[in-house]
Amino acid sequence: MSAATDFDVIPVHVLTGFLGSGKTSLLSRLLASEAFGDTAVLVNEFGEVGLDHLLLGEVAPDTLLLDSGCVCCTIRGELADALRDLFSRRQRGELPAFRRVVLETTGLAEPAPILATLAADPVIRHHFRLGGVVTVVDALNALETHRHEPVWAEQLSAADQLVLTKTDLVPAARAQQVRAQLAALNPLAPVTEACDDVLPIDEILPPARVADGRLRPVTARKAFYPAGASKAAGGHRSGGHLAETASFCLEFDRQIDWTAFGLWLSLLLNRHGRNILRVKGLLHIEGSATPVAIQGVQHVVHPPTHLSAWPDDERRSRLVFITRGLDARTIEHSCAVFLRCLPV
Ligand SMILES: Nc1nc2c(ncn2[C@@H]2O[C@H](COP(=O)(O)OP(=O)(O)OP(=O)(O)O)[C@@H](O)[C@H]2O)c(=O)[nH]1
Repeated sequence: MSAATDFDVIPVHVLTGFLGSGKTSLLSRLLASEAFGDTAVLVNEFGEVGLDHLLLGEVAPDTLLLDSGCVCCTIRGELADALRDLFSRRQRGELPAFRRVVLETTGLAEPAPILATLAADPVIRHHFRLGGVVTVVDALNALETHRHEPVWAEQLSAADQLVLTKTDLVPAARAQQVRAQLAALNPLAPVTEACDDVLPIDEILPPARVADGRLRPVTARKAFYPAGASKAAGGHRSGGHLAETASFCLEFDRQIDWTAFGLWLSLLLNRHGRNILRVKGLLHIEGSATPVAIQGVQHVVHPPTHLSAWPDDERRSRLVFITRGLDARTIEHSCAVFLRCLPV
């Protein structure tokens, strides 16, 4: 039996969740487990320069980065092309005979158009099916994000499975409040906790869900929308889904003073956290041979991670921002002044 016919149709699992909620962290843990071998990974980042595929490199060296843009709107065609291409390369033996695909969406993506893309293309429909939608929810930012980002409710309502992250960063009462909110918004989706030492992989991707061999129709999904958060509020159809959202990358040739940088980033997020939806980067720190990965989500700076090696040939620091209503020049100028390492 050829590799292609060993199993009829390949499940595509859509991993979504708002910016910085913990999708890549969850995916790294899943991919590191033996049960998750044979997985092809597609990553879509809303950013001028993608970093997730570099950060995932150790566990998934073949990760394919979809072009910059949002997979639910601007690059839907590219998703279809990428899946068709994956399948043909697998058929030709250029890729291992993967048994599932995980698509990590941008944190700004609406799931419904992605599911529609999977359902609409006849070639994709023939070879792939929807394995399920896993939505990652950040306990630290959930309540605030719900208030300000209509796409959050869309991601939540599309979920077959919810994964709650960052419960280690909030008081138990707050985590309980978020769980109650999730139960109200999507009572059908079970919730698992990412902070548990052992990740319940079978709950996140239950085998039963991938057993029927057919693409489940998108229309069969029941959506739950909280009062006042209609689908139209997402703005996608009116073209406003990414309105005022910008992404840019600051790059530095010279090495960075860690103390000055840390202070600058904390002050910046403190002052503009509402408008800085996400910041992440790889930094070449003075006196360090390997890079430091930094992560900021709205007002919060997460602890930096010292990587064991540079993930590519570049040795420059790269800092990717996703902002709303805040232009690149303001941030670039403030950084230049603070670090005294860019022309002012
Ligand atoms: N304390 C804590 N930190 C977490 C948890 N999950 C994720 N993080 C941190 O949150 C930050 C963002 O995590 P990512 O996995 O990059 O989030 P993401 O959803 O992939 O981000 P985007 O792709 O930019 O939308 C990182 O610094 C993670 O280490 C968690 O459960 N607890």
